[in-house]
Amino acid sequence: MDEVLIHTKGLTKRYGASTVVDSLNLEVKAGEIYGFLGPNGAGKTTTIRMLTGLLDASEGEAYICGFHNDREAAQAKAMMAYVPDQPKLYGKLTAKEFLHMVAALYRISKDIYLERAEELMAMFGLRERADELLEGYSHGMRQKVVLAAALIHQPRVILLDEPTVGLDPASARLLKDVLQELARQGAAVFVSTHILEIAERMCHRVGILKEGKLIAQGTPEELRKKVKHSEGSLEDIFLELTGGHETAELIKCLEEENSL
Ligand SMILES: Nc1ncnc2c1ncn2[C@@H]1O[C@H](COP(=O)(O)OP(=O)(O)OP(=O)(O)O)[C@@H](O)[C@H]1O
Repeated sequence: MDEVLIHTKGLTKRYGASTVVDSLNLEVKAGEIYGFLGPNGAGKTTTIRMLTGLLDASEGEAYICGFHNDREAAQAKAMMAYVPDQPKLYGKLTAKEFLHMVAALYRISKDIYLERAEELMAMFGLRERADELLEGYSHGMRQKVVLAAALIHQPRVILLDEPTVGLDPASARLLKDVLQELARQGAAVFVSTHILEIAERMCHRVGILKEGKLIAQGTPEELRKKVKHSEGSLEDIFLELTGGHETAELIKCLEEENSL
């Protein structure tokens, strides 16, 4: 599965005089879970929003499954799913209604989406409360609804912005399993996080972003080796990105059997 599904060339975003994403060259292949790791303000959200086409790049290009994300926006969008860090849901819809609405937006025929929605709700443990209004859902349950909705059109590229924030360990584990299964089926998964251990446990390959620049890239193991032999910025950034006590339980859960 060597097909490159996410490709950026010199992708750059400037706000006035400040460059918040700087000449990013990325390639993520089918079957790969790519961790986009960086401290707060490194430019992760900005990059993901440029990939989705929600934010215009100042310079450079991005391709999703070979489609230019701006010039061929409709084709690129049909191939991808985006899970933002602050998902917005319609509180007056039930989970089931929300999934059906998203499926209709992607023009999926009713018999297909009814079956897929059922499958996804079962997978994310949403079935029992599928007919309740979303305004009564907890943050973690909302995240699951957004994830289910993101997968309803069977995207080949999945972009997730800090998806483990607010999830309990069991839900984070479920997320990891789902992402692994999607990758196994040939999707490219791009997941941002500011916690090193989450990237290590979830991802096949990790890129480290600092002040808008990709400063290192490789498998978690390769990066650890690089840190040992590096002085300065990579080591500092590793220390900065290490999760504290509050994430320890979640990280432990991600480590259990089937780990990468
Ligand atoms: N609309 C904007 N105008 C000016 N600066 C912005 C704007 N949006 C983002 N920035 C700046 O761009 C930089 C990168 O922000 P971004 O949200 O992409 O970082 P991040 O890595 O996702 O951080 P976090 O982990 O905190 O979500 C930050 O310094 C931010 O203040």
